[in-house]
Amino acid sequence: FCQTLLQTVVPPELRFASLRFLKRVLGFSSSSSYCSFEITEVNGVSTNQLYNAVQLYLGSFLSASCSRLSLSRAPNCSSTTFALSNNDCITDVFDGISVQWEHAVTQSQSQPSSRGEKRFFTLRFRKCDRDRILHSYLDYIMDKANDIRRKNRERLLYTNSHGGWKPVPFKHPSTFDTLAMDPERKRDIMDDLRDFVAGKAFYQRTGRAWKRGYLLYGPPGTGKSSMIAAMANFLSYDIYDLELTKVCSNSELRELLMKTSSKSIIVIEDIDCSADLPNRSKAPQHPARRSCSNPGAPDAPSGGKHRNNNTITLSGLLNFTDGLWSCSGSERIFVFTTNHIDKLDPALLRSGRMDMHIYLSYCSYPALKILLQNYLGSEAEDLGQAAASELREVVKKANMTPADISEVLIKNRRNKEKAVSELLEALKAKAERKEKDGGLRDEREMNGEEEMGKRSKRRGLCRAPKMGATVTPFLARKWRMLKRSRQNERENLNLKGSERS
Ligand SMILES: Nc1ncnc2c1ncn2[C@@H]1O[C@H](COP(=O)(O)OP(=O)(O)OP(=O)(O)O)[C@@H](O)[C@H]1O
Ligand SMILES: [Mg+2]
Repeated sequence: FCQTLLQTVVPPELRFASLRFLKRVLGFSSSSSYCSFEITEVNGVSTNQLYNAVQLYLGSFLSASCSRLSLSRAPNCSSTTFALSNNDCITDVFDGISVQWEHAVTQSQSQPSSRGEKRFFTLRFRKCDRDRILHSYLDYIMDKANDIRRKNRERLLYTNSHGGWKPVPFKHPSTFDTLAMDPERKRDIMDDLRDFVAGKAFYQRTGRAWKRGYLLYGPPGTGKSSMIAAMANFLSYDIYDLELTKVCSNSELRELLMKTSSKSIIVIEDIDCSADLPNRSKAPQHPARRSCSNPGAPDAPSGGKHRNNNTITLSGLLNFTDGLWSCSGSERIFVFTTNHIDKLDPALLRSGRMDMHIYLSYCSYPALKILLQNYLGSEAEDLGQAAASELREVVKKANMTPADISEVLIKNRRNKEKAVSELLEALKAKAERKEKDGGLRDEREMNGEEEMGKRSKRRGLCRAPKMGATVTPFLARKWRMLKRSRQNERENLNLKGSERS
């Protein structure tokens, strides 16, 4: 009590001077069982990183009820940071060890910092805990401070070009709250992400690289890209959006990977058509030949004049996600998205590469309720019992994507009744069309659909999707032909361009 009284009543200058006096005159031995260390704001002429880290760390758990706090906000930061105000102290417990922190400001000629003040923290703890404090505790503080800085600064989205990454601010508003999908499935995914982030020791103990792969697949407009944004916002991770068509070779792919930072999500969207990588169980293995948009890239094909074709091989991509290269940094998440999982090579999908397969399907009733909440601000039940039960019935049969449903709702967001009636109309029309198509669907399609269902079960992909909706192989074939013709057009244009040059 008297120590605290002393600290609050006697200003630190007087306290420190009297302590120095006692030590000098009375030979006041520091044989006490405590020791204390000073962490000054500036050492020599450079800023002391540890001082800033301690300030951030202590500020993270200073409750707002603390007697006096100093608040600050750095540029490009979205949140306010608390810090111990001058001459205040706080106790922290680490690994069962209680330590005391004090922040002091004294006048000093030697300090080149502004206004001749010397700012420093004093860390006081029992001598017997010295090793654990000086090593693990201070390392822990540095890690926590880096985490706080990362969470506070805005997210960045990197895109690859000419073998490097270009960052732009990433402000996608999608979160797991706004993502319309089965709540139980959503919880599984969030738990899996939390386990990954907290899994440093686990990955070390099991000898696995600290990385995790997620494959998001399903029809267009079901939320794959929105989920990536939700993951980044949930984890406060930056995103590296890898456009494979701009990568000229495996070694460039490897270099790009080495340039990514930890605590980030590396994304390859629409992987089935962003790299012409054959599914070996279906086609002979051949290196993908694609026009490369930057023939001047490092290790572009030899022989002086650059042929415009370069290759990324499937093994290059496999190594990218799970080979030795992928361990060049830790705490990375890989996310692939595709509308056609059946086009991907099984080696790309195996555990250790794509550990979790997430099927994003047509809108279910639980997902529809989230969309109604997002766009109309009301629960389905608030729209009337009859409307709610009609919506519940028809949404199962309609196979409508959340993107399509969002369109109907966003158009009528100021008029709930109109929004619900238009939505019911659209769902019923879709269900009828599907019913009619279903009758005309030829045998092949039915078998194809069953085959796709069987394969997904055989490969242990995510649990059979609750909505039970599938992309009819007929539509998938149409979509594939459309994507391939677009791809060929692009290649022809590129080839013509290179012949001209
Ligand atoms: N599950 C969802 N929850 C909330 N909004 C969604 C969902 N799915 C789609 N949307 C809405 O539809 C739009 C398109 O979604 P998104 O880009 O995530 O689809 P996608 O699955 O990535 O499509 P594609 O396969 O064509 O890339 C988004 O702007 C989003 O607002
Ligand atoms: Mg997308």
